Parts: sequence; structure tokens; C-alpha cells
Amino acid sequence: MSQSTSPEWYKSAVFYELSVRTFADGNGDGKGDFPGLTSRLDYLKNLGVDCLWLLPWYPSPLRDDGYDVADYVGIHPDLGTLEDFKVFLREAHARGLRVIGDLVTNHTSSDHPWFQAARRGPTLPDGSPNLYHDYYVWSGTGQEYPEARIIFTDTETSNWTLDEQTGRYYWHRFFSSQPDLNYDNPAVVEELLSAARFWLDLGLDGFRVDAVPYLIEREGTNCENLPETHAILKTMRRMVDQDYPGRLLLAEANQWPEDVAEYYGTEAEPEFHMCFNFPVMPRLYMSLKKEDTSSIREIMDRLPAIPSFGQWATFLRNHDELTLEMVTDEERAFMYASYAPDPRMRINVGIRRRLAPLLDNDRRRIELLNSVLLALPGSPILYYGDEIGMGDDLSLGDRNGVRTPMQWNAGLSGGFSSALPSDCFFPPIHDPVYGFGRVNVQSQEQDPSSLLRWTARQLELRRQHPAFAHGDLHFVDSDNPAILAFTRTTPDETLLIVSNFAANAQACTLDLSAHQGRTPVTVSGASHLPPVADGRYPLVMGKYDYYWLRLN
Ligand SMILES: OC[C@H]1O[C@H](O[C@H]2O[C@H](CO)[C@@H](O)[C@H](O)[C@H]2O)[C@H](O)[C@@H](O)[C@@H]1O
Ligand SMILES: [Ca+2]
Repeated sequence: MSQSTSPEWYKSAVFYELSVRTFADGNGDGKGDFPGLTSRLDYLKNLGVDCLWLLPWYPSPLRDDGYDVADYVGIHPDLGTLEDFKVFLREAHARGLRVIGDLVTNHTSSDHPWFQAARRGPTLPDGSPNLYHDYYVWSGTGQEYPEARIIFTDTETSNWTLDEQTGRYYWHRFFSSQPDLNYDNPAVVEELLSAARFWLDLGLDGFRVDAVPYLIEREGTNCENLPETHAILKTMRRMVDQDYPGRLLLAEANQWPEDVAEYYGTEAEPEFHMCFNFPVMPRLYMSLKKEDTSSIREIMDRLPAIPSFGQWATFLRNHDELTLEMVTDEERAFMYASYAPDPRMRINVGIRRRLAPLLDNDRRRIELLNSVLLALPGSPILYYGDEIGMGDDLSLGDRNGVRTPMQWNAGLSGGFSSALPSDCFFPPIHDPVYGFGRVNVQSQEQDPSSLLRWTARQLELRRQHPAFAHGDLHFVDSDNPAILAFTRTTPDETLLIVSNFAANAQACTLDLSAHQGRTPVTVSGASHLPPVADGRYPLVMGKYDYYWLRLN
């Protein structure tokens, strides 16, 4: 099956994020692996996604679920062998699916041989310089860069930790088990580029690049988004453009619109092809509880123009907490009160819950947010299990509650593994509402009205109308803040998306004066609405209703 050959394939792709460790276990040891994932590729193909984003698969002590890398050019032994990876990639490509990995640039694990070597101090016993010491960021006092915030606020009290062996402090923006690499050292840049090359040479289609704002530290700044950081990332892009054209770099920069847009670079000096739209994500949830969508429009209007090669990555949930870094203090308090009533649901600056439980397992709200996700500008990224409405497990620590095994069927361990649930890497969810006995792929495949079948249909409709991927965005004025309306326009078609974020039926009048004389028809072609006569278009919508319309 052929893939899109356009170098800008990512602009029309739907992405699917998954963890190999929790997706499917091929050898029955209770841990997901590449052979297991390979055996489930037909499922992903049939769902209608185009590109898989795999969470870190590298050897790691797993103190941050693999974001603590101990070897950039290996496979964690639990997940299989390099040969298993190659087979997986070949089989994915054979089905027309692309695959991107996760490049953890900012830091390594403290178990990484580089850090272990660095701990021998700046000078080796024979008096020669220890080149690895300079791979990391050290201090004699641990007092530098006081303006840099702490990101993992629930665990860390400082970005410096004393290394007993050297008697010096090392810098870390995340867990103390994740020492930051020193990007002022050109050897470090070379190491990371060479690691990226290793996977790109095997045919990988690109990377989501982790935690990019924090590469460089400078006194007197908050050590985020510095020009020197951008310069390094542009070097990475130059390598990709020169040697791997058509591969993708996607930036994880959890920043305000003006700062995140900088990660695209410019037409002349490009940086990333895609960046996550972190700012819009919490506002989708906030709009539901407030029954007021103005914050969505405001934040989308605030996104700066991006270079022609650029595309946003939109998402509702991922493997981390629902981050509340890109909201005001007042909005954060509102979000916690609305979506995290139990203190166990809160972690760091966010909420550690999955999509379905966040939305009270309300099918209408789940459909509504997904329909907006698929219609907003950007390439949507679905998080594994959300397409069947999986739940979370608050008894698991850190963010692991949203990383439980994929629920394939009602059998032992939900079809994830032939091992007993107690022997699985994380226990499969088995509660009466979200457990695998009730929520699983097999039963939803057989049920035409399931969330899974709905999701596949929406992806198919999205594919049939390229304006969802490529159309210009124009918000349509609505006299009812609960109703969000916008158009997506290409030279060939105009789509009108109308969504009711309220828990009750709502009436509104849309300003469609730019579209007088046209007739809104549902994108499936099934129903015609009254034509747009004088431009003022009255509409009544049921609770959490959404319309995907084409203006004929
Ligand atoms: O590798 C360290 C972490 O990097 C990513 O973190 C991001 O997630 C944080 C919340 O969990 C977020 O606040 C921060 O802005 C991000 O950089 C990665 O997605 C994490 O899983 C990982 O722990
Ligand atoms: Ca296994």
C-alpha cells in the first residue's frame, strides 16, 4: 500500500501516539513489544490513521517511562530487538503507515554511560581532560540560573543536584535522574545528530523532539527559548533537509503562541515542520465547562502566521498530564476545580486523567471535542485507547495512570498479553465502567454505533475533504458564545464547522454574509440545510451537537 509521496505529507496526516510497552505484548511476558505492535498494525490501518508516534523505545532505567535514555541507538530489551524494530517499520510502511520516534534531546538518564563517565570529574587521574564531564552542565555552588522555573514541581525542589562523586552540582530541568546535556559543547550536538541519523538511516519518518525549549542556559534569563537553542535546532533541520528530505521534525515546546511559533523558524532558515498547539488544548475543555468558546477563538487568533511548510499538531490528550502551563492562574484554578475534584487527579501543573473520564464518559462531549480537534487547523494526534474511550488508573504513580495497557478484548488481561494481569507492566483496567470487559476494541468493532466506529468514520470524512487539512481558517461571528463556528476554505471548497459547547439546546444566529446564496450540506451529503439568504443565518442546535457542513 503506498504512502503519500508529497514531502509535506504531514499536513494531511492523522497521527496516533502509542507506547510500545503498553500496546500489545507479543511474547507473553506482560510487557508490550515490537512484535506485538506489528501484529496490531492492521487495526491502526483500518482506524484510518496515517502516522504512528512511538514513545521512547530506548534502553532506559524507566524512571521517567523511557524519557530517561541510557542509549540513543538501542532498543529497550523488554520491547524486542533491533531486528524486531526493522520488521515493524517495514510492515508499517507496507501498509502505507509512517512512523516517527521520540528524540529526547534535553537530557539523558543518569545511568547513561556519558553521565557515568562525566562523574569522574573535569580531569582524569592521568591529568588529561575528561571530555565527558563537559557533556553535562556543572556548577560548584548550584546557585546559577535562579530564574529557571521547576517543571516537575511535585518532585523536585531545585534544578541543581549535588553529585556526591564529584562534589559538584549538575543541572536538570526535569527529574534529578535526568541530567541536562550541555548544548554549548559541539560534541553533544554531534552526538544527538548522529543518534538521529541512526534511526533515519533505518527508514524512520522523523521525530517528535522532546522538551526543546530548554537546551541552553544563560544567566539572567528563564533559560527557555533562547536564540542559541534555536540555532542548534536549525542545525538539526538542515541535516534533515539535506540528507533526509521528506522526514518530519515535530517540536514539543509547551509555550505561549508567540514563543512556540518561533520553533518553525522562517522560510529561509527553517526549524520544525510541526509544533504542538499546546495553548488551544486546555481551552477546548474550559469552553465546555464555561459554555463559552471565546477563549478558543482568542487563542487561535493569537497564533502568529507560520512559514508555508509549517503545520500545527493538535491534540486532546497525551501520555503526560493535561498540562495547564499555558493558561492564566485564574483559568488554571477553574480547570482544577472543574476537572480534578479529587486531589489524586492533580500532578505538577496539570491533570492526570484520560479523555473519557475527563468528560464523564459522556459520548456527546467526547464526540464534540474530537470533532473540533479534527476540524481545527493542524494535524490531529490521537492518544492510544481514547478512540475506544479507555479510562485511567489513579492508583498508579506519576503520569502512569493514563498509560495502562491497550484494551483489545474481554479476555485475560484485555487481550494485551497472555500473561496474568498481575504480571503486566501496568495492570490492565478492570473496573466496571472502563475495564476491558466493557471497553475493548473487539466489541466496538462489532458495534456500528461504537466510539471506535464513529472515530473511523470521522477520519474517513476528514480524508475526503482536504479543506480540513489545508483550508484557511475564518471564524464566523455567532451571537451565542456557547456556539463556535468557523470555516475552512481552499480554492475547491468551503467547510463550515458549527459546535455547541453547551449542555442544553441552543439557538444562535451566524453571520454568513460572506456566503450568501450558498447551501450548507452535511459533509456526508445526507442532509441539506436551508440556503444562506440574507447572511444572517439562524440555527438551533441540540446539546453538544456539532455540524460538519460543506457550503455548496
Ligand atoms: O523528558 C522529560 C519530559 O519531557 C516531556 O515533558 C513535557 O511534559 C511535561 C509534563 O509532564 C511538560 O510540563 C513539559 O513542558 C514538557 O516538556 C515528556 O512529554 C514527558 O513525558 C517527560 O517526562
Ligand atoms: Ca513482551
